[in-house]
Amino acid sequence: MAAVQDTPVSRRLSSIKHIIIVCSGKGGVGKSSVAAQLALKLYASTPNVRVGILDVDLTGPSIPRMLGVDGSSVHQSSDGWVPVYADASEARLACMSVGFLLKRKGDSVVWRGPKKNAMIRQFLSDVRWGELDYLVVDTPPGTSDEHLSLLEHLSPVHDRLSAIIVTTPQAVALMDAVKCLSFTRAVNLPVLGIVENMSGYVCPCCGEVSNVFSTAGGEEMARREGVRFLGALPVDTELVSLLDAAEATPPKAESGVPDAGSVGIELVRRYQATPSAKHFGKVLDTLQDALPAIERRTSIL
Ligand SMILES: Nc1ncnc2c1ncn2[C@@H]1O[C@H](COP(=O)(O)OP(=O)(O)OP(=O)(O)O)[C@@H](O)[C@H]1O
Ligand code: SF4
Repeated sequence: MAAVQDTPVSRRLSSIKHIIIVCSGKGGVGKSSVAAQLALKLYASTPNVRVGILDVDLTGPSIPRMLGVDGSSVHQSSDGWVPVYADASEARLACMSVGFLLKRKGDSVVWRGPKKNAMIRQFLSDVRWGELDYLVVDTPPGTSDEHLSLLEHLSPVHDRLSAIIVTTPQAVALMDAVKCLSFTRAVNLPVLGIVENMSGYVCPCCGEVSNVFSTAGGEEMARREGVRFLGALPVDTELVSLLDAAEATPPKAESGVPDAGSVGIELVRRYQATPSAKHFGKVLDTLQDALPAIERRTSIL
């Protein structure tokens, strides 16, 4: 493996095996939901696996709500920020988001590029993730300051860095997904594949998937662009009620103990029972087939 630069970010992230950046060309296509599901599914896939999720969607952080840890706060230790553990005492599902740093729920972040860059550098260099098998990074839609900052700090120091692109089957979303793909090529970021979200509708009564709108656009795009198709995820009302309503109980405030949502393990259990989890299982299998190619790379530079 090629030598990487020695920086505070490289020292902090050297104990992370894979960093997977979740992107979308367009807003509202379900990128954060896919990032949250990826973290939950990875967590549930193997005993003792350690997963982190970093939310750099600075202006619209939704990961804390989706993982049921909204309202928690990060603990500052002598060795950096301790992330919020969505699975409380097991401490295998770590979460960091600007949402934990806002004074009040619903406050918005209005920052220019340099301040966003500084925040992202701090997330990468100061969070005490410990050993992680996977760090999933949720990003804002499009290709913005946040993406450039992430890559500026990560590309020189981490060999196992890759992306997945989320789209819906509609033509407008697909066009934006192609732009997102072209960005990854421009910055030499390997793409594990494309996920087509909201592809068909799962009937809440019998679980049958009906193609109410167009489907398979993501698969066609993947074939055209020579990228792996990771799979399709249908519109699932059970997923919405699970992720949109995953409210945490009030965080604990014992001194020296990081706050944690107490609903995390229950959330994983309930997620595993949704139709989405079954479909995401196929996405995860395909993604895990793609990961060894990232491992074989000597450097992404
Ligand atoms: N497969 C799905 N089935 C049903 N609802 C979904 C699905 N995927 C996402 N949603 C819902 O769509 C809404 C938008 O999803 P999400 O916040 O993940 O999108 P996003 O692309 O991250 O948006 P943003 O533009 O804020 O970054 C949420 O309410 C989410 O619960
Ligand atoms: S998908 Fe199944 S339960 Fe839903 S309307 Fe059709 S037949 Fe009925």
